[in-house]
Amino acid sequence: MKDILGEIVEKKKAIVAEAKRKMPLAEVKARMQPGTFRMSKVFKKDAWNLIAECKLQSPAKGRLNQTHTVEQLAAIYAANGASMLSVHTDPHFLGCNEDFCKVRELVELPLLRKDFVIDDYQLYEARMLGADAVLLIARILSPEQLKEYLYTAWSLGMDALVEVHDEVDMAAALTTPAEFIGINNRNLKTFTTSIEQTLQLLPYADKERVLISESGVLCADDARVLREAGCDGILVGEGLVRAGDIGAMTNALADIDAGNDRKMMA
Ligand SMILES: O=C(O)c1ccccc1NCC(=O)[C@H](O)[C@H](O)COP(=O)(O)O
Repeated sequence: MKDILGEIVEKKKAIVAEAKRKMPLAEVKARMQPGTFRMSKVFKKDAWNLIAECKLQSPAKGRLNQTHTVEQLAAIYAANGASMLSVHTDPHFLGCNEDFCKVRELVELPLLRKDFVIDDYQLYEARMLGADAVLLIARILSPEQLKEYLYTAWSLGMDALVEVHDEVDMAAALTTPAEFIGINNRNLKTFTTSIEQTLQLLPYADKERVLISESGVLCADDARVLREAGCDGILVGEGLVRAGDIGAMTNALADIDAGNDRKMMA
């Protein structure tokens, strides 16, 4: 079985080395403004939150969307109720820093810089690009790095979404004071997704944290199941970028609680 994550991390080391060569950390820091924790301001525990992802390509499935640019996707998500956007900057997803900056110019919503953080340089770089939050993947970091990078992100005024894939990752995440925990539904061996993964891991989670289910959420029914199980939000890429009507799908995934409100009012 191909170790896609391992390959991505290996290439990332070279990408970070090249980025450091082109722009040393001191220069990145000089170009950076402190962030204002915009993710924490928007995301509230027990409310429903949609992080809509600008994802043109998946390493597992290839090209997902040929009809929209990252900016077009961002504009549709922002106009249709997403709480926050996730923008890939890794080339395996056809992401790049330039696209991230274009989206930053375009929308007011908090932005997650979606990348594979393996070096604290990337945290400063994320803030320089205007990110409000970074992804910290427990599987590719030691427990010490996870804590250190979380505190560094906070020191820069950014939030961090700590991503877990199994009980071991969850235990590591819970040794940190992470406010946001993302449970990824992607099996890292087969790269298939199932929201069952979130349902199985939720009992191991700390219910005081903001819990976000990531990957493989394909329709409003999936989102409703996750909401009823106790999730506070979802992160969705493929389910949105492959939808026939991306705006309508964004609305449907963002508005999961509306049905309950209507039921309560009836
Ligand atoms: O998406 C992939 O194929 C993938 C392969 C290897 C490592 C990570 C991968 N995805 C990263 C992501 O975080 C997803 O883009 C995100 O959770 C959204 O998933 P989905 O809604 O299933 O597109």
